[in-house]
Amino acid sequence: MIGNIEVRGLTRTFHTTVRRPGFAGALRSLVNPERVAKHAVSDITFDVAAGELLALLGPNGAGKSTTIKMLTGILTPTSGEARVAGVVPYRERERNARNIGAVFGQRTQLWWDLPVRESFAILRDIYDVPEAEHAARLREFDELLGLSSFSDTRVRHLSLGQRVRCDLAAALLHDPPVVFLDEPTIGMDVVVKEQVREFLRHQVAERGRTVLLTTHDMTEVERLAERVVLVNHGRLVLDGTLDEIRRTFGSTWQVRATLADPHTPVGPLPGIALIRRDGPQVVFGPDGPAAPTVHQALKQVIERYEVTGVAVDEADLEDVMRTAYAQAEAV
Ligand SMILES: Nc1ncnc2c1ncn2[C@@H]1O[C@H](COP(=O)(O)OP(=O)(O)OP(=O)(O)O)[C@@H](O)[C@H]1O
Repeated sequence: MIGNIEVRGLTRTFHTTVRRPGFAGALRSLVNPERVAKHAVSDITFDVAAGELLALLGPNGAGKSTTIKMLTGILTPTSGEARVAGVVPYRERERNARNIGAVFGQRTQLWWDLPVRESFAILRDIYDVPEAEHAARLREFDELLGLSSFSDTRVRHLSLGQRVRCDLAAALLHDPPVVFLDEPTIGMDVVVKEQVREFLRHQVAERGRTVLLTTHDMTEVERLAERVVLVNHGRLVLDGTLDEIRRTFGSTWQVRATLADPHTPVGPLPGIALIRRDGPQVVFGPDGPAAPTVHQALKQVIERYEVTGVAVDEADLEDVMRTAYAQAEAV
């Protein structure tokens, strides 16, 4: 089965009633409720290839969770269409459930009063996973996530980091090709975060799973994603690789090099400006919209000049994203 995700013009509008202020207002609202439309997701189109990890990013309230809820079949779109591993999720919820795993960092999908091990056994029965397969997969997850030290603990007594690791294992026990992760590492300490990221990398690289991830943690994006889709106010603002996004919105890198011979003549390179020179110390920066990424620039400088040292400064991803949002607001 091919675990790709196709999203075409996906739209979800919520209608809510607003309460007018004061007692008279409340009475009026009761008799004649005022309905307002909230366009949580508006005409979003993107693809995730099988075996790709895509980060779906955006500020609070941008529409990320609403998008994931439509792709997991929890919500039906107002218009537009989506397919996950070939299935329309909100039309065939059960078929979709077999193809996907989902983790919502803020709440558990496990049975609160049961020990973890029993929750896993229930899931094995629900998804009809053969006993030997189930045991082998649990061993693999235990190795990567260290579950055995708390697998006899009731879910309600797990720490946040332990609980999310169990949720991740539970979501993948039936071996789904597609995984949705809504802020999976929120509130975790750095050690557990890194363990979860390593686990996700393994699931994508070794198991070929397709992952759609939402997070506010840019370190996580840099460590895990090659491509990101950015949404703001329900609309898709940007779809590209991290390199493309840096090039478009983060044109503030510098390459600082120390020349082996301080008398070497130095000039600009394609898309790269010479910003400053002080004896053997030279500083390059991006020149115009066709400037290369900092990594490509570094390569060009090293190939062109004999240097004894180099250092790079680049805009951190938080700044890059902030610029991207700000430019989207201005349109
Ligand atoms: N059931 C609902 N009824 C009315 N409005 C809703 C409902 N669910 C979401 N919204 C609104 O839709 C918008 C998008 O919400 P959503 O939860 O998808 O954002 P998000 O990008 O996941 O945000 P966050 O990063 O804070 O989790 C918000 O303005 C939210 O208030």
